[in-house]
Amino acid sequence: MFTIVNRGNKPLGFREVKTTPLSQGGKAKLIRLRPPHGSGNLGANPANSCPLTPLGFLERAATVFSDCPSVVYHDTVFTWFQTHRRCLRLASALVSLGITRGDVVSVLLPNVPAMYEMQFGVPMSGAVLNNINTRLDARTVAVLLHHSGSKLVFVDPSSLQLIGDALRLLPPGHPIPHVIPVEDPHEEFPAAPADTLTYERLLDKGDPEFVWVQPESEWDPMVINYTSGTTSEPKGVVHCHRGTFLITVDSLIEWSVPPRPTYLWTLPMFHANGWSYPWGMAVVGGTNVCLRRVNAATVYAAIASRGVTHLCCAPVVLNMLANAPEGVRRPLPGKVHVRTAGSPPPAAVLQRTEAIGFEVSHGYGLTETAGLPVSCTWKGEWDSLPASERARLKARQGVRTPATGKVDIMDSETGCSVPRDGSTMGEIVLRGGCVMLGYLDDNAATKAAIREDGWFYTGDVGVMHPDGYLEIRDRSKDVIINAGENISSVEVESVLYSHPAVNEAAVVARPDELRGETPCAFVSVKDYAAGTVTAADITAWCRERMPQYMVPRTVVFHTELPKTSTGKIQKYVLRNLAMEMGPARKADGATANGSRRQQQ
Ligand SMILES: Nc1ncnc2c1ncn2[C@@H]1O[C@H](COP(=O)(O)OP(=O)(O)OP(=O)(O)O)[C@@H](O)[C@H]1O
Repeated sequence: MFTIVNRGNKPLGFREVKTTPLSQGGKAKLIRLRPPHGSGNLGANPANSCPLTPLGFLERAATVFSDCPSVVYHDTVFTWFQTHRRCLRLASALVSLGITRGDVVSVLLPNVPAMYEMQFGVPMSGAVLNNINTRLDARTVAVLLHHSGSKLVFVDPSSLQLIGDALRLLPPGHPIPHVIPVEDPHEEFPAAPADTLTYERLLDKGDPEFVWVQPESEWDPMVINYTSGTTSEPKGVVHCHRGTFLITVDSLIEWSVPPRPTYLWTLPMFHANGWSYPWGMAVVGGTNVCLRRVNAATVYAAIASRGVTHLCCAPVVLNMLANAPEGVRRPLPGKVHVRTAGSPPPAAVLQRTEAIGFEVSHGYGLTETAGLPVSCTWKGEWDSLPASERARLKARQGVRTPATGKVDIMDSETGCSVPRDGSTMGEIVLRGGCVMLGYLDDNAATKAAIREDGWFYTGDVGVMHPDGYLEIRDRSKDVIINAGENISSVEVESVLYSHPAVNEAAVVARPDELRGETPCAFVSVKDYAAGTVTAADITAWCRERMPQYMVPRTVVFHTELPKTSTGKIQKYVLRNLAMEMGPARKADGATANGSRRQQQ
């Protein structure tokens, strides 16, 4: 005998199917009769399928948080009511300039109020927003403008020279984008000529009641962000409204952001749209404290004067805050929540920062994931552990965030998950709504990253711990292979960072004719220790804390390590330096020497 669930009461559009008799442990099932988009049946309908987009958060913020501060910068203070209207003005003015759905509009701005407004106003015109890193050189800016086919560029006065040079480098025949300078009354920039269309003059022409251009589909492109170029030429990562909506809501939940936080913009908004927090702050009615220049003094001063409760930054900024000299460092006015990501935060840096009073939360993501779909979600039971153990656990990248589909570590040979043993390395893969649509005009790269097996391949190498938390060991290009043994540069760097005199450290492969590659450490030391720490001190420190084969054979001191415009140490530059040094040892056992390096 067969039993049917929901007899006579089954939902429309479903039919019953009989499986094995219940008496034999079988179950009846309901399966959908029609595809989800069939009209008149269960599934998507006009009421439940309006496109997901984070742009609608602004309208709600203007209602809920109307008179609350939205954006502050020096003595400029906007409310959510005003920010909403300024963004609508911007969107309508762009449309009247001829910008249409799908056009790319670029932005070359630091974290000033206009930059915040761009994150809403540009896509509200139907355009695709392209934030450009202000620290790029003219050649790269020209490449990005050309590749994205940008129609219009908003530019900070400090980048006018840069944009001028970039426009001259565009290939012949490329239509020159319209350049609109953005005023900053708080800086001493020369005023724009009276006949130049500037940002504020453009807003004056805009309509604050404009009905913004809604996406036709939630899959419509909304932003194009170029990767930092840490490992290769920048690629144009395209995200849609749906993906940015999901990661925005997810990132608020994962960080437990309360209503009305005071959020300091230390993370550049041009870096992966500030990990989605520009849109997130509209959800919670936060106060966006803008900061043109980020250094220890400006950050500590802003925290104290504005009562900052939240900020995001790369580990390099955490390190800067932790190592700030007395006098620059100021007492925190209250609990300051910091979200860090972008490169591995060494446990020693986490520990130092938390000792000052910051509460650090650690996430992991890529430009390709629009934010941080992996996070070292904290467990209450870890609170009672010693500080060093807490920092060690927190340095792990963690688990998927609530809205991320799945994260795994894949053995590249077998295509299976690596064992949860904390030591078998594999590639970190993930799937979820925040994964990019693809790379603009680069099918080969898109196919290499998003494969037919349904995973996005990150290019990062990691391990899975027995408790289900993953930890990055390296980028695949950074793994050092020493006589067949994989060495994680991140692990060696973590030990180097625990040396009290080390300011920054990066480890790369140096060729070695006997062992293939050996670890080569590039180190900068804190000011007080300059000239007093030797390579022998560094290697002795490592020898006590790691297996012999992982100990750097070469230690090179630099005053400062080269970084990308997003604050990541440029390992490929260091790798090239290590290559130029030649083999650490020749096959005949001879050791190479160099003037600036010290070899053990
Ligand atoms: N919490 C983290 N711990 C370790 N590494 C991280 C973390 N968060 C991000 N990363 C690193 O940053 C990478 C993503 O960086 P991003 O997308 O900004 O551009 P990029 O990778 O630096 O540039 P390119 O792809 O051109 O080399 C990740 O693949 C990972 O290697």
